[in-house]
Amino acid sequence: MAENTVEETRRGRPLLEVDDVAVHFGGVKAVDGITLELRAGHIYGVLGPNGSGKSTLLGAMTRLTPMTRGSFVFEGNDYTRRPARTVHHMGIARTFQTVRLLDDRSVRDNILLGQDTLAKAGRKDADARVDEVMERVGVTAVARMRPDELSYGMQRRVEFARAIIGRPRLLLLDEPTAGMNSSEREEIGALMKQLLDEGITQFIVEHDVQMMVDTCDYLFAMNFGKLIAEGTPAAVVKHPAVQEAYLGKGAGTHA
Ligand SMILES: Nc1ncnc2c1ncn2[C@@H]1O[C@H](COP(=O)(O)OP(=O)(O)OP(=O)(O)O)[C@@H](O)[C@H]1O
Repeated sequence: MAENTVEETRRGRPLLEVDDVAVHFGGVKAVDGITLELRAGHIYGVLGPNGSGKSTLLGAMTRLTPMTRGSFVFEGNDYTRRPARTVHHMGIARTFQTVRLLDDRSVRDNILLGQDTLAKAGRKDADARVDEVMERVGVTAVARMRPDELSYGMQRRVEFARAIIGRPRLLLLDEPTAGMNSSEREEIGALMKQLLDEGITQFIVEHDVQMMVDTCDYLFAMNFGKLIAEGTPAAVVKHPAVQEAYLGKGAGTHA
């Protein structure tokens, strides 16, 4: 992706405002006062070493993980106290760190599970929508197969389809390329850019620094539950605090 300036990234309508969010587990300050803003029309990434709080932040954003303090505002609506299931209905979808698909159902049926918001639209509309989404993510040919018959890369695609069938404006991705080879990773990066072109802003937690630099146009870096840097990918990976915390001395691009 062409390198955006910070000013370019700050254009666009505010989508998600995260204000002073903290998640403490007893004495463990997994997330400890994160304030950030996501604007529509970008792919954002979060870097950070193991245990820095990335997944916990994602869990709090979807309201699955209870917060200690702070607030979330999505498209102008404060959803800090809303239950997790209503977050999905607001237009925020997510994928999980490990693939969560039902192996006793077909690919098509798994994707349909993500479209509860379309339930009232009726079966005919749902059928048309699932066909459209399967085509878009490239799983039409395996629609009748079960997830456990597919490669890991294809299972990830099915997860993407399930997440976007309800037409989210924000998609949260927890390590979408974990366990993939480099060509599968490139495919997922290309798919993310395609979804961006279709109006889905994305927020991705990922260990593969090179993939983040290639795919994201704005990065945040975390350590010990706090933000330590943010800005263009090039600036963030070079930031001394990030080098110190995440890349380590002489580390490569895949931490
Ligand atoms: N449910 C929980 N109960 C207690 N501690 C937790 C819980 N979930 C996470 N933690 C702790 O919170 C800290 C942040 O964990 P988190 O999984 O958010 O980090 P992460 O940056 O996503 O790590 P990774 O890159 O390894 O997935 C860690 O110290 C972790 O052990």
